[in-house]
Amino acid sequence: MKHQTPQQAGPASTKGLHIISLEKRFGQRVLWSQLSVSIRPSEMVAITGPSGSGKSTLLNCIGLLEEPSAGSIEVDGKTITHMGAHRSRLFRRNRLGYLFQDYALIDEANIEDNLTVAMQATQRSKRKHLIGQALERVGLEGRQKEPIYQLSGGEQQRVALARLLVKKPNIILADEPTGALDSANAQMVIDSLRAMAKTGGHCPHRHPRRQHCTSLR
Ligand SMILES: Nc1ncnc2c1ncn2[C@@H]1O[C@H](COP(=O)(O)OP(=O)(O)OP(=O)(O)O)[C@@H](O)[C@H]1O
Repeated sequence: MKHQTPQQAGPASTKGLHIISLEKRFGQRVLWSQLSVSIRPSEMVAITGPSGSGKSTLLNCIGLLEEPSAGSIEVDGKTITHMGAHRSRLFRRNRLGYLFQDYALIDEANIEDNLTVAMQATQRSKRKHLIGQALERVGLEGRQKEPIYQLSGGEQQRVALARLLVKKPNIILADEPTGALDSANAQMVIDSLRAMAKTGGHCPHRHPRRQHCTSLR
């Protein structure tokens, strides 16, 4: 396994997301080991590698959806690995945003309700306006009341992007975020991720049009 660090892994006390000597095993199989990467605020980093090399698993470890076998991950100087269920849940809710292949939307609920779920920290009186703005940004203006199950795959992906726009998480994890989209919409997603990274946050994701690259194998 080889990897490049966008910025060489520095002292873990600095701002940003620091992956330090991370290892993941499934039984005897070592997926990757001694993986160290530092992502500074506003950076957007692409993780590349062959099928099965562990890209999604790495994103899951950063997203606290699974535990690494060794090593640690720090955000702004604080260790987030092995935090326990309650603190992991708070971290996921308050700091992380996901853009994953299955969109993770509530099928039976409408677009507005799906976005509202991500806005617990936003004043109620501001929610409708922010939702309108986000839907305009992703080309779904005026469609607040449509249920998710009626939308195409690409439209659902854009709702997932709008959910990030209203949540404004510190860290966005994107797993093949443009897989279901045509080239114009794929560009819109990448531009939006870039803009979000620029205005605050770190963004490790899987996409070939990258600013920086971390390669697994
Ligand atoms: N819970 C698990 N138990 C055992 N093996 C697993 C588990 N989760 C993932 N793996 C294995 O780890 C390897 C890496 O999977 P992962 O999905 O991270 O790869 P990937 O690089 O994202 O692949 P792709 O590009 O094909 O999506 C795969 O061989 C997969 O079968």
